[in-house]
Parts: sequence; structure tokens; C-alpha cells
Amino acid sequence: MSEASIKQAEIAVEQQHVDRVYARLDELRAEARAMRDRSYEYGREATPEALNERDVMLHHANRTLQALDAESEGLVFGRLDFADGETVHIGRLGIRDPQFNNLLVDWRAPLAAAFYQATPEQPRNVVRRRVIRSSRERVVDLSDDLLDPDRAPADMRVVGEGALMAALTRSRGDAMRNIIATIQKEQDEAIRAPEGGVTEITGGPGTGKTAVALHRAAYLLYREQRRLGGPGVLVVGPSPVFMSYISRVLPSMGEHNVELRALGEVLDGISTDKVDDPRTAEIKGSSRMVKVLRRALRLPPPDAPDQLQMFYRGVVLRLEADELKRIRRSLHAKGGQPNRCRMRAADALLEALWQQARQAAGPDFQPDRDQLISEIGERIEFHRFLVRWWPPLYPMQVLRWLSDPARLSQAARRLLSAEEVDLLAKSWTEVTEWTVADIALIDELRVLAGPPPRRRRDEPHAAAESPQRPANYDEYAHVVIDEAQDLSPMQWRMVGRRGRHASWTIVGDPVQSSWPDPAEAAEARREALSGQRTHRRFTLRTNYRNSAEIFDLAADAVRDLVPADDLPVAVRSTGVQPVVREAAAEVLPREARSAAEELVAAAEGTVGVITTMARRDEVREWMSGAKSDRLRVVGSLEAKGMEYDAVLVVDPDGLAAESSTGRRALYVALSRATQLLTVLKPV
Ligand SMILES: Nc1ncnc2c1ncn2[C@@H]1O[C@H](COP(=O)(O)OP(=O)(O)OP(=O)(O)O)[C@@H](O)[C@H]1O
Repeated sequence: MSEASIKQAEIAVEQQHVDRVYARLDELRAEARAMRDRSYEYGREATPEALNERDVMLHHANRTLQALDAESEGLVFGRLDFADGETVHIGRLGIRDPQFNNLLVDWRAPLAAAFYQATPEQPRNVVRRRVIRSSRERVVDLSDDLLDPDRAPADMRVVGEGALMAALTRSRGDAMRNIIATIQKEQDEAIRAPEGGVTEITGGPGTGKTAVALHRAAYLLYREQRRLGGPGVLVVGPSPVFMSYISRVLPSMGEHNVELRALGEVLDGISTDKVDDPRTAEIKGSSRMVKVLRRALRLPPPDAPDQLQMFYRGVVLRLEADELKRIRRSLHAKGGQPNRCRMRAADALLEALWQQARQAAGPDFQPDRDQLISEIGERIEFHRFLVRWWPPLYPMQVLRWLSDPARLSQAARRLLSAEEVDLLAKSWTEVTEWTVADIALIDELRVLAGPPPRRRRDEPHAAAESPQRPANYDEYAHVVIDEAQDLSPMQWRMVGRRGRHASWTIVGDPVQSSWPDPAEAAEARREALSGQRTHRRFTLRTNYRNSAEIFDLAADAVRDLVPADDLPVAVRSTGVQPVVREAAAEVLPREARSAAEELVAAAEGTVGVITTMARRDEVREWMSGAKSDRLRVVGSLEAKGMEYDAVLVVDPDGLAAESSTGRRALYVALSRATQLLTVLKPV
């Protein structure tokens, strides 16, 4: 028999099993629907027990249907043949026949672990591992690894040539795919690591860190459903572009129970993808800002009155500016969030008024303290004063007040330089849109100020994202941070707050960092994770994204900056070298466009054009005439974590110069392509 016909015969064998799985899936769907209908019947009897039972049934039925209805692509993707002749099929979920025999084992179940962990050196009783590729319900390809030839039966057939390589050479679309069929051993170890404490996954570009983190979330939700299911899992990534890129991965595995948020979306009720220039972002992200903000909250509001005057029984009582200042200072010195101290502030003012009334009255006639306090305390003009002197503090408003350089200088005394004050004040003058770095500051102010009475619709405390959870929910059971090397100290504080009761998976690559002061960020991270006892670390060393030729050029950007060990090894060689071209400024737009068009013609999937943040919109203009819906123009920060089949990097030197981490930013941009890379340098 020819090789092709052997493969066809094996495909037919697997097709039979896949057909059985889908037939059973239909039965299970019908059962779940019937259960859902029955639960509605139950609900008609309005006893508390019946309602409770209905809720449980409904929840169960809906969960089952949701899992069964998730993308059916790749439902059955693997098979193990063991030395004792037993076979097991591995799939996106577990399915049993009516006699409770396994038709399909969930990839996260212990029985499936051998699918990812068996190697020729340690076959774990597995003789043959088979990856099954399907298109909808039809098996289209197979690929086998013979792990233990000595124990293979004589009639065992081995077909295909490497599922991993086939998966890696396939063209990419706008959404990241799940990798459950081809997870590699070093990745699997990180995915299946125990849940508690902090699990840190590092590795160079394209080593699958993001893929591993998402599969780990799915794995933990499956294994620790009770602990994680209710409180939930939060995944934080760098940008909305990136979140949308990874958004299909978990649903494709049947998991909907995870919140994905970009750093500009962590705070409820506000969302932004606008970024500051690197210098401003650096100041806003620094932990010095905690003190600046704390002081900012202690300054009198911009239009606070500086005199309180009350008539009481024919006497004028007056608190002058100095006295008011002293009272304010002593209120703050007692600590506590200003928004929770409004009553205390009123009491302190009334006390000072009484002291004055007492002194004014002389020894013969002493006014009654309680009477004075309750009488003045109820007056409308006293409340009008209070609301201007100690108003409710809204985080965004407090930040806007700092656009006044004099005010900001006061808050930033001995913390920020005059130049830094200038940059910040300017960035908050006439803000129409907050930046990603502002979000962490607003969150910090929210916590420092305490909850104000509800007022404005645009304030973050006003809106919860999910009807079941309060705004700024902070009880997640697990938090995943992707591209963790880029979090500023202020952002670590923001995410740390939400994961106080959580275990963590932290994913990143220090070499790709765009944060200029790693020690400061490390300190903030330590604080965010304080209380975590277990820390385990995994390092991924194989680059699955770039061709070796592309990664070689990318690595040149940082080779002299980092130890060789921190650079991964690219597994795939295409024989196609990246192209580096130069263009004079006046022809740059034309050259860029034609280079992009060449890449569109040569590559099948997406083509990314990556340039400086400052030039992004201009380059978008240049590309506007290009006729392709596969072209994506992004700034260097938006390219973080992304991947395209072909990439054009426009102005590599400008890109490095724009970032405070220089060539590391260029390294990120150059390591985004799977197949083709062109670099265009203006001269
Ligand atoms: N085991 C695997 N099987 C198939 N594809 C894989 C595997 N591991 C990684 N990949 C693919 O390699 C590419 C890179 O993965 P991913 O984006 O997770 O890497 P990363 O380490 O997060 O990269 P970066 O640090 O550059 O953001 C993706 O297309 C991913 O699907």
C-alpha cells in the first residue's frame, strides 16, 4: 500500500470514532435541552426548594449546552495508543457513552497528561501519539509520533510528518488559535502547575507564553472549578488590540468564565487605549506618584473658601485661613479616606466655632456647647460652606485639578522635578480622553479618597461591568498578567488590589520590557504579591513564531544587551531572509506602501505594518489606498504580543529612539512575523 493510501485508511479509522463522538454529542445536547425544559416546569411550583432545584438544574443545563456548543472545530484532536493495547481519544471536552465508557477524554484530565508529556526518552507507556486534524466533523489529516517502537504491535501504522511544524507553518488570522493539539512538554508543565501561589512563566518572543497562560486559565478552571468558578479569573494584557487578538482562545475551548481586560480597561466605567509619550508615561507610572496623589488629596480644593463666618446669638464667629488650614491638616493627620471624613470635618469646624464662642463670651456667660453645635450644624449656610471646603472628592476631578502647575508643584514638592511637573500638568490640561497610564492613577485616587456619594455618570465607581459583581470587584480567585514586563509600578498596584485573594500566573519577558526602571517595577510587583508563599518559575526556550531567519535579525537588535541564554531558539527555518531597505524621506510613503503591497501578495494571512507611535496615523494614511483587508497598521506599543504572517517595520531607528528602552522596543517589533519581514529605513 502507498503511503497516501495508508494515511487514507487511518483517516477512515479515526473518522469512525469522530462520528461516534458527534452522534453522542447530539444526544447529550438533547438531554441538556430536556433538562433545561424540565427545570422551567419545576420553577412553576413556587416553593423555595423547587426554585432552588430549578436554579441548580438550569445552571447545569446551560453550562453543559455552552460547553457542547463551543466551536466544534477540533473537538477530537488526539489519540494515544498504550503498550497494553488500550487506546484513548483526547478532545476539547470529556464525553462518555451511555455505559460511562470514555469516548473522549478532556485534554485537562489527568489521563490526557501523557499526550503532552510522553517523549521517546520517557514514553510513559505510550507507544504512539496521534494528532488528528479536522475540518468541522471531517478528519482531514493525521500526524503520528512513534514513541516506543520496541513495544509497538507489528501492524501499527505511523503516518504524517509532525503536527507541530504543520501547525506553525499554517497562516495566521486576526485571532489567536488554541494550541491544545500541539502543546509541547515544557509548555504543558507550566500549564499543569498547581494553582496556588505565584506561577511565573518567562521566555523570549514567540515561545508561547500567552498561549500557555490562556491554556493554564482553562486548565485551572476545569480542575479547580469550585474554587475559581464563582470568584472568577481575570486576565490582564497590554492593549485592546491584543485582548481582541486573544479573545477567541478560551471560548474555543469552551471557557466563557474569564474576564479579559487591557490595562486601560481595568478600572470599571472607563476604558481607553490612548498612550502618553514615553517620558510622561514613565513619570505617571512611577511609584513616586502615590505620594504625589496622597498630597494632592490633602490640598484644599481649588475654589475652597478661606474664611468661615457665622452669627451666633449676636456674636460673629470667624475661622480665618490659618485656622482653617490647621483644622484641615489635623484632620488629614488622623488618616482615613477624606470621603469618609466628612462628618469628622464638620465636627472639627463646629468644635473650633464653639471654642471661639466660648472665648468671646468671657467667664460670666458660657454658651452651651451642644446647643451651639446642633444649631449651627443644621444651618444651610454651614452645609454650603462644608461642601465647598471639604467636598466629596472624585478621582478624575482631583487628577484634572493637577493640570494647574502651581497645585501640582505643591503636591510634588521634592518628588518630581520642575520639568516633570511641567510634562504632567500639560498632559492633564484640557484632557478629552484619559490615557492608559492615567487609569492606574485614577484607581489609586479612588482608593486613597474613599467612596464619594454617587453623583456623576462618568465616574468609575458608578458603573459595574457585570451585573453580578460590584464595581471594581477585587475578589478574583486567579489573576493572569500577560506582558508583565511592561507593567509600571502604579499598574502593579492597580492589579495587585484586584488579586488580593487570588493565586497568580505572571507571564513576561524582561528582554522585551518597555519599562525603564526594572528595579522599581520589581519592588511594586513584590508588594502586589506580598502574602503569596509559593513562587514557581518556568522558562520557555523555543520560539514557535518566527522563522529562524527572522528571529536572527530581531535578536541582533539586543544581542549585546542581554545574556545569550535569554534569547530563545527558533525551531523553524524557511530559507527566506528578511529584507532591509532604505528610502529617502520624500519617497518613504510610496516605498512603504509598495513594500506592504508586496508582502500582501506574498503572504496568505495578516500583514502587520509596525512603526513608531508618533508616526502611526501618518503611516495609516500612506496605506489607505492599499487594497487589502489583511493589512493592519499599528504603533510599536500596540504591536506588543501580536503576531502577523508578514511584517513591515517602518523607521526602525525612530522606533528605538522613541522608546525609553530603545532597541528592546525594536526587538519586539522585529519579532512579530511568522513568515516574511521587511524593514524600511528612512535615510
Ligand atoms: N505548542 C504549540 N503549538 C502550536 N503553536 C504554538 C505552540 N506554542 C506556541 N505556538 C504559536 O506560537 C505563536 C507565539 O505564541 P505566543 O504569542 O503565545 O508567544 P509569546 O511567548 O506570548 O510571544 P511574545 O512574547 O512575543 O508576545 C502563536 O502563534 C502560538 O499559537
